[in-house]
Amino acid sequence: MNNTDGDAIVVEHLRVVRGSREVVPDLDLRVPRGQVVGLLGPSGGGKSTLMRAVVGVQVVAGGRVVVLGDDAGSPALRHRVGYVTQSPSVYGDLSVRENVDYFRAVLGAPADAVDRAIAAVDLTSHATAPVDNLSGGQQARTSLACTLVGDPEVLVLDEPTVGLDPVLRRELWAIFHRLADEGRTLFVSSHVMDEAVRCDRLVLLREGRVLSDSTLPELLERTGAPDAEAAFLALIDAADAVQAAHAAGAADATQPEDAA
Ligand SMILES: Nc1ncnc2c1ncn2[C@@H]1O[C@H](COP(=O)(O)OP(=O)(O)OP(=O)(O)O)[C@@H](O)[C@H]1O
Repeated sequence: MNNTDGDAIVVEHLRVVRGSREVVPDLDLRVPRGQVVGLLGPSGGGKSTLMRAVVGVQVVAGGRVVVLGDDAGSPALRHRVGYVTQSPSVYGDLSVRENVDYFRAVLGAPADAVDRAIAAVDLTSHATAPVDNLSGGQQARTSLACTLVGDPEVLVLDEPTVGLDPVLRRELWAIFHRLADEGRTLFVSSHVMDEAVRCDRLVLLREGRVLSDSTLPELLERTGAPDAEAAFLALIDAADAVQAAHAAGAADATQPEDAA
């Protein structure tokens, strides 16, 4: 597989089985460098599974995931890819600075990276506060700072705005774009469809399949829908109609044999 310069993440024929279910049957995707790419879709659609595959912590049954030219999860990517899981993985009894410094030590980053990471998420004025005393949005930003301290080129953020009010969500998306302006690639999942307007590109995922991968204006033009949610529903209806037509065709094709 050739990983072109323009793509930070290349997924080809990814297949994932979790438990006894095939949750990603055969997925292809490219995430361009330096953009904020949203991964949107309903709960259980496979967003976290795909993100886990991108950071190399998901057992895959087939296909390949290449990040910055290396296979996902390879040691060469350890410092180049940052991953923030759904639940903030920070220590509540430690301050913001202590948390970020802990991750700095784990990642082997230089000492001055701590204040830079805290400033990048606008938490300088709260640096000495224990994380337990912070709001949900500030805790989410602390989690992000703990990842940023390693200066990753690719950030994989699993539902970073879940549970946050619209103002805090807007603030976080502004930070994401600032990070992308520095040349980083952000792959951000959400099941809040109105966050589509905040993404440079959006990937709509349902039942482990990519229903759409485009900019929002392209998506709206293609579907004729007024917003991302309506577009998504239109794509689901179209996919269901195709599936029903295939099922009906298959039933017709087997009719003579069944009758025999
Ligand atoms: N540990 C697990 N064992 C077995 N199946 C799992 C496991 N975790 C998730 N799944 C299944 O894999 C599928 C995809 O789940 P995934 O968590 O990737 O979806 P998601 O789009 O991230 O959902 P959400 O928005 O609710 O986080 C679902 O059908 C889910 O039930």
